[in-house]
Amino acid sequence: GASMEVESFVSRTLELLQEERKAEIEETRAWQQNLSLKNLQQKGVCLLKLQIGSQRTGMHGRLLVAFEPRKSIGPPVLPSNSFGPGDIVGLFESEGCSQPSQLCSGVVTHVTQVSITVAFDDTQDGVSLESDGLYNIMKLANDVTYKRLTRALNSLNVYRNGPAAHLISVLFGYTDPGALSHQKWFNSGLDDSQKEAVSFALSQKDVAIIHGPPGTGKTTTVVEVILQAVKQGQKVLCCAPSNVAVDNLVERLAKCKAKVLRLGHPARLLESVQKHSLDAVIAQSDNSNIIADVRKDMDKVLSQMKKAYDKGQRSSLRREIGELRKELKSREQMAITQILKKATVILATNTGATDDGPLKYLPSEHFDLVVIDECAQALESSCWIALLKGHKCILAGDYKQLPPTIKSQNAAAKGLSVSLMERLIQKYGDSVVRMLTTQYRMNSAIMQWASEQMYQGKLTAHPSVEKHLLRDLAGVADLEETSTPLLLIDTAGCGLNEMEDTDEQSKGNQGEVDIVALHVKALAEAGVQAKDIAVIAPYNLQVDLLRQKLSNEHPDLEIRSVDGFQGREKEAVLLSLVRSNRKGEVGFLAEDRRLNVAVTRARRQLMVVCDSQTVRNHDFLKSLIDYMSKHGEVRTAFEYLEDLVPENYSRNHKDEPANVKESSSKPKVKKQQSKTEQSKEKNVSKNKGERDCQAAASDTHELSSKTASDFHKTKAADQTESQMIKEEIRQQLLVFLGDENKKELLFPASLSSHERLLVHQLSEELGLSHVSRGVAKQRHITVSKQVPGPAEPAETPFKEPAESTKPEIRTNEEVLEKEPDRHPPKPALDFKSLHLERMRREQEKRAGKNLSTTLETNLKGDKGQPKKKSKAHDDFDALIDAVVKADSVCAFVKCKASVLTLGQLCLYCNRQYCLSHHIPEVHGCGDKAKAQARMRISKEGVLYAGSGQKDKSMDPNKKAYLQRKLDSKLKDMASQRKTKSKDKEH
Ligand SMILES: Nc1ncnc2c1ncn2[C@@H]1O[C@H](COP(=O)(O)OP(=O)(O)OP(=O)(O)O)[C@@H](O)[C@H]1O
Ligand SMILES: [Zn+2]
Ligand SMILES: [Zn+2]
Repeated sequence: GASMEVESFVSRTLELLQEERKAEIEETRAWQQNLSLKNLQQKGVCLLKLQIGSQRTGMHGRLLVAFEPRKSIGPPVLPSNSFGPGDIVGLFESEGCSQPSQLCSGVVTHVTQVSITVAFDDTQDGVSLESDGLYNIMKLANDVTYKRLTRALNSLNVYRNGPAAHLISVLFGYTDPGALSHQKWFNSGLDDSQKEAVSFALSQKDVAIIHGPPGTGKTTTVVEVILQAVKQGQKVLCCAPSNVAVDNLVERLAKCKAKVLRLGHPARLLESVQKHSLDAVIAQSDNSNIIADVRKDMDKVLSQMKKAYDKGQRSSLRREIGELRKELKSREQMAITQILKKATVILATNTGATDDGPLKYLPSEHFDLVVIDECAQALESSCWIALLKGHKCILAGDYKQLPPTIKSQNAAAKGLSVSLMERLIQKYGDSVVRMLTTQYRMNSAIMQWASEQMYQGKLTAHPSVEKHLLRDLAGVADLEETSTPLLLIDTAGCGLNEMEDTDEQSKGNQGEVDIVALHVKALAEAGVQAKDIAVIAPYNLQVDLLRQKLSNEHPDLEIRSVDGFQGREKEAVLLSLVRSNRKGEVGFLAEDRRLNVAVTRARRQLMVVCDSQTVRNHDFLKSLIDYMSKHGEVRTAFEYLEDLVPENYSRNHKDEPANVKESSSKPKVKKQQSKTEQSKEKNVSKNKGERDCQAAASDTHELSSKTASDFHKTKAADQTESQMIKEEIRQQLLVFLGDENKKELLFPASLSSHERLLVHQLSEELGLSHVSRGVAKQRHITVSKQVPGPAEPAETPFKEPAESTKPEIRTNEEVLEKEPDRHPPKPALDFKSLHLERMRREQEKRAGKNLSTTLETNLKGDKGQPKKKSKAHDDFDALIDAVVKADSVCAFVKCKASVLTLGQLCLYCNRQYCLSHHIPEVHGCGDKAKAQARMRISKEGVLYAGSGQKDKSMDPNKKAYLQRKLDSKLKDMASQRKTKSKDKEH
């Protein structure tokens, strides 16, 4: 019977729920009073200016109306929003008076990217919507859920002899959990931890918990449990907090031939789910024809009513509808009861299992087992709606992922956010839990961080996924971009700040949007399909910015908030952490479980773009950054900035020293090494530096490898060491600047990413051009002064010929280009000239690169490029011709053989050669090939014939990749040319 425990739980929870309810109402009120409709739309709680797509009659005679964005305005996509099935919404006229009144309220039944469907209740007679009107839809405070929760708690409090009596006493600690016994699997492929969980769950007398970390096959396990229970003759009620999770179970159970019935509004329109909805089952039942006829009659009367202007006529039609509805209801009720009794598994959302729904037609002892999936995402009180109907419960979920969203921080802090699953684990510990430990999703490099941080290091990757990479997907080229499971792009010090004028709840960062776009582009060019990529950001604003930038070009790319991705997976996940500010605030990100969810969506690649300086202020984020720095590939955003326009990059780094120290991405572990290990390590890294120096081209000036030392010091010493390194690099650069004979300064590949960052920053400060080249471990920076600083007058040499050939006609372009001459040199801090200078430099680089890979016949290429440079951007057609032509001719000096059909690509210099010249030793790549061969032999212990490079020239994926890359280069160049000439027009 009821007890102190139950009573105190109920009274405390009722209080907290009331507080939560107040917070919700207060928030809604505050928003509606203080925010414009537009702002409300940005918050995702309101949709403006929708038109009606279609209307029809649904279950219980409800009117179903689909609303869509106006077709006339851009792509018909709804703004990012938080509407979902079951939400109660108000409908408002969009135009007219300043205080529009609510037309009526309804329940959302379905939301897609392009439409939202709302069911209007039969009590709202006379809802007649003009098909050409514009409407606003606003979320209303939903007290249905609150009422259901309160009712369940009150029933719990007075519960005496129902089916759940024993269960209540176990779940509140009055009786110990017990065991039953079981045998043969439906799914023989279950792994050991899954089998153990199923046996355990079936053998428990009253309660079992299945803890399923990401990708461990929790649903697979739950399905097996349910099938076994059904085989034992049990009637099962199966719930989950979200419609999507319920639909997932419906699909999986139906595939196994279970007699399932779905209550409520399915979120999926898939036939496989719809046909098990009450709606559809009724339609297949004996009563269906009659019911359909009644509905048809209703639709007819409804449309007559729309045309009727006469008041009397309208009210008689309204009466007629009322009659028809009554008939419909009683016929549907009979059908429902029959159907419910026949089903062996009934599925609904937690709150959908309410007594005021169809379940009221069933006897109280009907269910034997209640299963709650995604239990850790549910309010405990919502679980009790279903739990009160069964003898035994099985709870599945992962309490290390996101808990239910709660608005009242106070209520959350006092325990409202503690799920039943968490509470029971605290109470009973391992005795009621089995954890699934084999995961079938992530490359082990992606998994390991989460495993250590969240799951006591217990997860193992199944061999089928352990090493899988993007490049293993069909049609994907084998490239650096597709061969790394972890990629960190650090924007620290690059000036890619978050937007400053936004509120706490929504943050954006344009720089990160641009970097994500570049990575999406790189993956797309490598052959990764957009549908296999997810872009995740923690803020709605950033989600919208990302969609603006990417959705047109990649309609299949999914871009969502973290919360929207729970329970999902993608081959590649690109995570933009957004926050970048001087204060080091991380805000919303600081929920460990949110980050765990985001990271564990990724199967083959996790790319994170963030400002490590800012996000490191949070321990958990820091652990991810450290882990990725240690086990993944790290790049600084500077390596992407060549392709970006740094709008807010500042050369003023007055407050820098402290910041720069923070951006060090050396893993912390190293700092704890013993003295002897430290000195050993130092020697190793020194040797490594020397090796790299030797490998680097010998005709350029080289930096001593001293800067490539490690920081093994305490924090304070760390900072001064970082300072010293910075000074050292600055000195090197200054010496180089002063030496007229040196054109390029080469930094060795042994630099850490932090040191590379410093080189980029300082070069930028000193007005030097800085480019990183090479891949993976070979990545190194070349600094050059080929381009004069912005303060110097524009070069004349390449402009003169243009003027002399057309002396009379002066184009806008020329006038513009002359501008700098007339003005006194601008100070180096001028953003506009910095920007223009960058644009110009980038174009020259492109032009130079293409020329050097094609026209330049200087044996070793790239170094002769400066002289040719910017003539090219005056004549793009010639350049494109050159690219196309040169690409079809052998790149060897003086050889004119065509390589269109029989060409071979050299992987060291990336050029096409005819069959006589394709061997690296012949055309000058011999050293690189040998070095590579040595590396491969020592790494793989395999000896390859010839120069040690497996012949990859026939890999069709790679060929396709190169073709796409060339296409997109040409497209880029063409479109740049277009925007350029457009710019010049005004
Ligand atoms: N025993 C198994 N053998 C092979 N593959 C499995 C096994 N169990 C699960 N999987 C695979 O792992 C993936 C996830 O399984 P499932 O859908 O059951 O988990 P989920 O509950 O949806 O996800 P999560 O475990 O992240 O909550 C599926 O692709 C499934 O085929
Ligand atoms: Zn070569
Ligand atoms: Zn040749």
